[in-house]
Amino acid sequence: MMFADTIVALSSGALPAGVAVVRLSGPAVIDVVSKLVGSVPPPRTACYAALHLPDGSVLDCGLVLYFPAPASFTGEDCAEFQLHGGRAVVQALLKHVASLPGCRLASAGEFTRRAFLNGKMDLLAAEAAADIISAETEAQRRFAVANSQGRNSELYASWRTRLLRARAFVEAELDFVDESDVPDAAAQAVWSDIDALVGEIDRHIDGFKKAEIVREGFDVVLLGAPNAGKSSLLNALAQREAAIVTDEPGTTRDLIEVVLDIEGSKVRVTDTAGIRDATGKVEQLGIQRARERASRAQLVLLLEDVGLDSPEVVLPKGKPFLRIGTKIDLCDGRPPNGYDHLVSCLTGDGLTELARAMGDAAKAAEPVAGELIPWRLRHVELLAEAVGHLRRAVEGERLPLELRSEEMRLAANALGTITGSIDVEDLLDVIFGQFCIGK
Ligand SMILES: Nc1nc2c(c(=O)[nH]1)N(C=O)[C@@H](CNc1ccc(C(=O)N[C@@H](CCC(=O)O)C(=O)O)cc1)CN2
Ligand SMILES: Nc1nc2c(ncn2[C@@H]2O[C@H](COP(=O)(O)OP(=O)(O)OP(=O)(O)O)[C@@H](O)[C@H]2O)c(=O)[nH]1
Repeated sequence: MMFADTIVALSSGALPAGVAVVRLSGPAVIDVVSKLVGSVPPPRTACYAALHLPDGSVLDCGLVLYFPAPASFTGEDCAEFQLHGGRAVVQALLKHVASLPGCRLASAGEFTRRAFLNGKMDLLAAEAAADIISAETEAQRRFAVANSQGRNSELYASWRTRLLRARAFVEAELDFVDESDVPDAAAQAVWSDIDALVGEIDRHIDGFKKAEIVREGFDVVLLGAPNAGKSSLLNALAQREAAIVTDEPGTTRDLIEVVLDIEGSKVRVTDTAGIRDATGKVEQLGIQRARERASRAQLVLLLEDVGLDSPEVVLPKGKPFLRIGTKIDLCDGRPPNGYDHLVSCLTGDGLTELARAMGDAAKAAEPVAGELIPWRLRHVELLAEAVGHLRRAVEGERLPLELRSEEMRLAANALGTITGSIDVEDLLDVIFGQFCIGK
């Protein structure tokens, strides 16, 4: 696809900076570069040059690269200027280029959008690139880079091909029903394969939880009696005064959340109101919130002051938890039994080990290297849509074959929409590729 406009933008980060990268893409690139530099550098080679403005003055000196179409990021002619990262330098270049005929400032994501429209990458790759840029933890970076390698695209394409083949059988049965070219057994094999595919897609969808953990963080909730030391632990883990600490039981009423990076994993820790039979209305509401929040947690830390006989806090059934004995500095003599971890926020004892355990739990909940899971809600929604259509196709034994075939087509379209490759031409290709025309 050829775009008329040549687009220009600062592609590197906030200014001032050591170096700024200004990127251009579009048909006027050769023109713009030759005017500014006096010549066009050999393809894909960094050349040091002065950039001249039309009045003959030098804008700045820097590196210039030229990437001729189609072997460029966007598939169009592209160029890069790597200049001194000054605000006025970049401003002057952008202003000048945008004023040239056929040139304008790029809108958000426009280079990648062109790359997609020119077939340089599919939608999943474009989304993965955005995720690489927004990755803040090691786990997010690894996940985003893995997602940019195209293995999910291959998986969805393979499912789609399987579906289109199956549909070709069904269509053949429709067309040649009297000639009985397609034996019943073959048709039955189609339905059982689709049934198996539904199972595979469903299992794949289940993996989405892991993507959410990488993206949103592993969810840890601190629960315990008032004064157990929850807010103190939150602050110690966050290394800042995120929550108010007092010796008055019932200090924390609302949920207080901090986001940590523990050994490369994003971990969300929530402090809650101390659980007791409270009389005050605000505290009661806080306790209700605490219980509700804990029921959604991936891990609960159950805090107990080791010096006190605290009332038992009941957890939702099956909820993973660690028993944490707090204020271990107040305990003289033998350390108490029955705890997974003993900590003191006063001395810092046990905090590193506890943080490590939280990081390990987070890691265990993340996808392992090479595991294919859907990683955005958009993908899950389309996968679920595909499953919905396929269920109707498989279970609709009493439906006319045309409708069952149509459900299969819609399912294949939903899969194709994930990668952005849907194209009706494919179906024709598959059908005619498998059956001779004129038969
Ligand atoms: N200076 C610079 N660094 C960058 C980028 C960029 O645009 N400029 N990128 C921007 O996101 C990323 C790298 N992505 C890129 C992807 C494709 C091509 C490219 O030229 N592709 C051609 C040739 C491929 C080849 O030689 O193997 C092609 O696909 O035909 C360049 C960068 C990160 N680093
Ligand atoms: N000696 C000692 N005191 C601690 C420790 N951790 C917390 N405390 C004290 O225990 C009291 C209660 O601590 P908080 O962190 O507010 O307890 P909480 O569980 O958040 O309390 P609520 O908000 O009432 O639910 C405060 O006076 C803290 O200073 C500790 O490790 N050692």
